[in-house]
Amino acid sequence: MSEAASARSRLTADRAAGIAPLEPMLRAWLPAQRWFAGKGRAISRLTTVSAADLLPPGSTPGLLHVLLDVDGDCYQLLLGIRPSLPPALAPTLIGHAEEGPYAGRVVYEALGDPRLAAMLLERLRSPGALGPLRFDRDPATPIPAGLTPRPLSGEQTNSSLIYGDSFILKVFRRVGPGVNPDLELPRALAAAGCARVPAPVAWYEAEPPGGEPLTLGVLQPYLRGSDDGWQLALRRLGAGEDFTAEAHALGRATAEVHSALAAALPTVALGPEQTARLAAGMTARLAATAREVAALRPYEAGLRGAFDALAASRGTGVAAQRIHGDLHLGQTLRTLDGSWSLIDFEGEPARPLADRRRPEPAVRDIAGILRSFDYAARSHRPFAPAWADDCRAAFCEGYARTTGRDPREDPVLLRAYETDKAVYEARYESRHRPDWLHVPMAAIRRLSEPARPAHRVPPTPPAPGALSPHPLPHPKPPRRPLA
Ligand SMILES: Nc1ncnc2c1ncn2[C@@H]1O[C@H](COP(=O)(O)OP(=O)(O)O)[C@@H](O)[C@H]1O
Ligand SMILES: O=P(O)(O)O[C@H]1O[C@H](CO)[C@@H](O[C@H]2O[C@H](CO)[C@@H](O)[C@H](O)[C@H]2O)[C@H](O)[C@H]1O
Repeated sequence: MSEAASARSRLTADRAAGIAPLEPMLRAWLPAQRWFAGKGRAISRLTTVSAADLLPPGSTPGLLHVLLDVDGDCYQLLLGIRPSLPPALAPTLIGHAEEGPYAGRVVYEALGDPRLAAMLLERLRSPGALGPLRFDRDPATPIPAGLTPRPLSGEQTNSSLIYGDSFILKVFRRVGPGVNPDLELPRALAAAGCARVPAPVAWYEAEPPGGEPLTLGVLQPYLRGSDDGWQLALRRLGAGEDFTAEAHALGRATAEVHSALAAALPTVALGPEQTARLAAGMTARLAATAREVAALRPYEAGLRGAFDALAASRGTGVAAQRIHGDLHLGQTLRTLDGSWSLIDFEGEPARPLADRRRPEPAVRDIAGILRSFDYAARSHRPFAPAWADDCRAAFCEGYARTTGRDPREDPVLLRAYETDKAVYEARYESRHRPDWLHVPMAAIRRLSEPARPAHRVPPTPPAPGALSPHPLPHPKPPRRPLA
């Protein structure tokens, strides 16, 4: 680190102490933020973990990087500091400091200030350490100076900024020790030559002395003009148009990503005991969700059937690998050339990072997309069940075309994962969007009924040069009725 950078860096106990007078205003501001996981509960403990100036002392505005411990969860904040706030920045206000080193100044959300957002990109362009933070980048990808930032609008788990329609920076909000899969997996895929995922070009982390780094932000190419798969599906539905060609192509793209992940990162064969443990985990999640979401309780016993069937079905085990972990149509982008890309490999935001980094059956992602077609069809008036069924079939056929293996050939596994996903969604909707709870509840009702026999899926011949997502010997399960 240069002397100047060293002088600027201020991750020290006294800097963190300087933040202490701001803690009451942060305590009041946090619960209103979409990305704050502790909504609905009073904050009982809030302490500053670290604080660092990202700009030289005395800069106006100032840019402060802060990690906060809020009831055991660590959050990343970027605070702007100014003597007063121009009217255009009024919506970014957090509060007025009355004591401490920032007394008399306004504290605000820095990502909403184009000047400070531009400074953050500058930092990412210059790799190196700054206090507790470490900035890194892929030397092969140029990042031009002076790109104009704009915040991404809309409901999100994290906060994203688009720079000059060329790059998008995701600033993770709830962070934990260990590399975030949203950095780890796209880097592994890029190294393996898989072009289905935008490759990280720069990133920054916190490096606690002697501890594992925490991933704080990732910059990647912005796929300009691309269509979000969820919005695209809704538009097609609204116009009464078919979506099966896209669903088929998305099945192929998902299979390609799974195959590349299986080839690049460790895979494991889950034996019968581990599969039973997997089913037990799903059962426990169901029980916990039923305690929280009253509407789920009448269906709990019926839903458990899917997990019991999974635990009982495995003489031979299940192949597991690194996967996306929270795949749904909103995590897919159809680019201008008509091909599909997958984004947001963070996994389910509420799960501990170590769990999200564990290999799992690829069918978990498949179930996520299949649920998404149901979501889309149920957002439409009138409900369009045939549209969803056709898309679900086309997606599975596309997947099979690439891998030679149709996910519907393993109905017990698929049903268990669909059920687990619907349970997750019931909790997600009851916490974040209660008006949407009826969508997963419709699936919950269906999945709580005993599995019905359905048509046998004809085996799909793989396309020439097909990839396998399962490099492990993947035993054929006994034939069972479809979920
Ligand atoms: N590389 C990209 N190119 C274009 N748009 C993107 C890209 N990455 C993300 N987006 C857009 O940003 C939105 C939020 O990104 P996402 O990774 O899902 O963030 P979060 O973790 O906050 O949910 C996506 O729904 C998509 O519309
Ligand atoms: O995008 P995130 O990683 O924040 O994912 C969370 O939010 C999603 C909603 O934005 C939620 O997805 C659910 O709603 C979608 C429609 O809005 C639907 O397409 C998905 O199938 C459904 O699961 C996701 O579950 C949650 O983790």
